[in-house]
Amino acid sequence: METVSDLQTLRETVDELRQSGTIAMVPTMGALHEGHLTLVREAKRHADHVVASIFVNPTQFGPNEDLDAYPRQLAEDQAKLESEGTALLWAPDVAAMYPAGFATSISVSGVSEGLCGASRPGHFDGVATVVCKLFNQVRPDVALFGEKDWQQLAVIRRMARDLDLAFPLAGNIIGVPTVREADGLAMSSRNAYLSPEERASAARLSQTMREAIERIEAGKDVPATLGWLQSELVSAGFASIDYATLADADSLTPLLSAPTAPARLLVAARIGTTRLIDNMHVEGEAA
Ligand SMILES: Nc1ncnc2c1ncn2[C@@H]1O[C@H](COP(=O)(O)OP(=O)(O)OP(=O)(O)O)[C@@H](O)[C@H]1O
Ligand SMILES: CC(C)(CO)[C@@H](O)C(=O)[O-]
Ligand code: BAL
Repeated sequence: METVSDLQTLRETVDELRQSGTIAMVPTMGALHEGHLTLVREAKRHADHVVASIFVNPTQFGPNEDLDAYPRQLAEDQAKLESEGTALLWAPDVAAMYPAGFATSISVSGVSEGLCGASRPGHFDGVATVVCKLFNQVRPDVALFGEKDWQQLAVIRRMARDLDLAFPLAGNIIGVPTVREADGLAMSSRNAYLSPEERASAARLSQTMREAIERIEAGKDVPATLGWLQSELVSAGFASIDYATLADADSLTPLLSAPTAPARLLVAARIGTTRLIDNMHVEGEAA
């Protein structure tokens, strides 16, 4: 596997790869875990070559967020990608991605506005802009993203449709189900921030979400169930809840009563100083 960090070499190497088949892209911020490697394995099922990227994108972090603390472990990540058969790693530095004078931003309205968009102002502008650049740099046939970041996936799909981003293959932005630890915690690079005590409490996030979904699917009042979920999380040791929302799975419009179409329960909560997110499918009642 080759690692490249300048755009000219990237273009030349991708052009060579393209001569022998299709390309699937897996964008990441590194500190790779089994969730990322599942995206790579899935990518291989959709194209001949996998191009991964590692770029800790400063423009999607707020001023008081964890940009400096975010784990960076390029050598370990390279070994993991290589052992999964990745063809090429694109690992630009900040100056290569945002040369002096960079002045453009993509803002997706609607789906990016609530949930993480409300608690992390500007976050999805940063994500949309860098993902659009990554797509233009690599020009993949398909790209894969994790459902763990459900809202991010919705924002990227909206952007790709609205800007006519060209992908030759059908179903070209592929969502991959969340990979979890044995106790249900969604894998995330940020789990590395958790102390042993926090890690033990963090398991309650997905467990309590499952219990809340059972209640909603059994017909319990939605706002009361979301209130119950929040108080369970606080009792489990979560310091604050950014949101606990039942929403339409596609539009992400909040729902205050039992869904009639597939819905999503989405939660963002802080344990100590670490912000965790998770989301799960909620069955819609036949209307
Ligand atoms: N547990 C997971 N299961 C499936 N996909 C995942 C999982 N965790 C991350 N991904 C996906 O991997 C891609 C890269 O994500 P990223 O590098 O930000 O990792 P992360 O673990 O989500 O980190 P963070 O702690 O910043 O949320 C994204 O498409 C993301 O949705
Ligand atoms: C999609 C992404 C690589 C853009 O920086 C990032 O938000 C991530 O890792 O989920
Ligand atoms: N996995 C989403 C990237 C972020 O939290 O910034």
